[in-house]
Amino acid sequence: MSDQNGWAHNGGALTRSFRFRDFAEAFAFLTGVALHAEKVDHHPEFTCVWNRIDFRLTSHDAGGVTERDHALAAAINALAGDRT
Ligand SMILES: C[C@H](O)[C@H](O)[C@H]1CNC2=NC(N)=NC(=O)C2=N1
Repeated sequence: MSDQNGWAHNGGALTRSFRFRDFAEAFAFLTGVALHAEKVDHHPEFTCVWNRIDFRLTSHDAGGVTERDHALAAAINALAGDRT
């Protein structure tokens, strides 16, 4: 079940998928996510299959979802703009 910001709670993690026009657009978006993750020292798990990226956010040191994951989810949403 998805909450208001599009992320679902799934087995100790927040999960969400995004689709892009093509791989280049997906990878450009991921680069922005990577730069943000480095800045805040909190990193997403993801898989990328051509134009689809599946994220899984969890705090490894805490063994579950923390405020850092909610903050990262919000930042990823902002970088994604109106993409779904
Ligand atoms: C030392 C450094 O703060 C840790 O390794 C950070 C880096 N990024 C991280 N990212 C995530 N998602 N979980 C962590 O526990 C984590 N730990």
